[in-house]
Amino acid sequence: MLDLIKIRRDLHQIPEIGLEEFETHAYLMAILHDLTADKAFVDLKTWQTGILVKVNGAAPEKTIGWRTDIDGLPITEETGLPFKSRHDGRMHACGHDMHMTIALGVLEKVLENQPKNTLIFLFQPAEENEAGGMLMYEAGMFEGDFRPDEFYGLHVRPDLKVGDIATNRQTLFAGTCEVKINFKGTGGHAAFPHMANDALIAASYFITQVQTIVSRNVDPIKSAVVTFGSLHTGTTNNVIAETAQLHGTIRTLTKEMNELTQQRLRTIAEGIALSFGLEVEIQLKQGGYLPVENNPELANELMLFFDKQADVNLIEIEPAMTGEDFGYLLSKIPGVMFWLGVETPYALHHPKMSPNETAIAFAVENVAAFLKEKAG
Ligand SMILES: CC(=O)N[C@@H](CCC[C@H](N)C(=O)O)C(=O)O
Repeated sequence: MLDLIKIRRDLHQIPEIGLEEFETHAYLMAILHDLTADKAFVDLKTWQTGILVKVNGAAPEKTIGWRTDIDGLPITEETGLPFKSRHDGRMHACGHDMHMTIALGVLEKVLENQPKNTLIFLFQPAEENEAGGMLMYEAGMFEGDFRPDEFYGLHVRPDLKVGDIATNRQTLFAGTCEVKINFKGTGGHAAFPHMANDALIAASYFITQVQTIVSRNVDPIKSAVVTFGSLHTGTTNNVIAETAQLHGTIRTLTKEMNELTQQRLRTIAEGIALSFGLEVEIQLKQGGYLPVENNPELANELMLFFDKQADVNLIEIEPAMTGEDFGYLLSKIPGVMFWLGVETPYALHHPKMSPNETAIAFAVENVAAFLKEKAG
């Protein structure tokens, strides 16, 4: 039987950035080979660092997909855990180590007996940066008998308790758009500002003005988030900065609001550049981060199932402004995503985020029961 706590801790120590999950891939492959070695009804295929495991049903009428993501974040861990990240500047601060462990635990249970229907387990790279789910889809990895008819997945949530499962019958997560802005001016001596063109000042005005998109352009009943998580400019106190690079994200619940926010952001960046006489490059990339739209009928079914489980506290929840490239897969294949409570004081993407590991056994038990019922 798999030692899931050990697996989670092993995976926690080797977080890797999207599409570079080589150690994680090798670790997962070793376990998958052991788990499936004597199972003639299992097929395995890979795409870059991604893995698909197909558990062929004995008399299949449909194919059910379960998805986990496998990448980490560029964050330096501050949990102080004895099994903290061994990779400098990398951390599983979004709980994908928990997601992978749960998927392995569920797979182990599903393999106890060959199911009637087919199950596909997706171990997907690059959820945080390159929309690995979309890349795998576009590469044809879900074609033919690897195409699920229904797709399911979960995401850990720190502010919910272990035992909580939260979802809804509509939009669960926002659509996002990655934003890169590069102001280019003319550097110079701090003492001669009139002979330079300060990119740091332009970036500061931009950062202030861009806040008015949400407060003045977005219908307050609908909503949007504009967050810049990084700004790089300048070198020292007495040199005027020649360039400033900003990296941010837009989050909205609808395509229309995303387009409006993108267009206002572009206008503000171009306006600032014009008024200060600088050049500006603007990159807006939505890629695969479409809103996560739960299929109403399948969500209803899943919610009824979990509501009947003695140890599950089912919560019907409002959408959140988190993003997920599972939104892309759900735009192609109907399915449902839900939140799993992991009860920790620190938010996702916080360097001290440390999920409660008792959520692993709880999730394995309940997700396996759900998939087994679906697969027959
Ligand atoms: C659940 C979660 O935290 N997901 C990430 C997804 C990143 C999307 C994309 N790279 C972006 O920043 O827009 C999130 O930040 O919500």
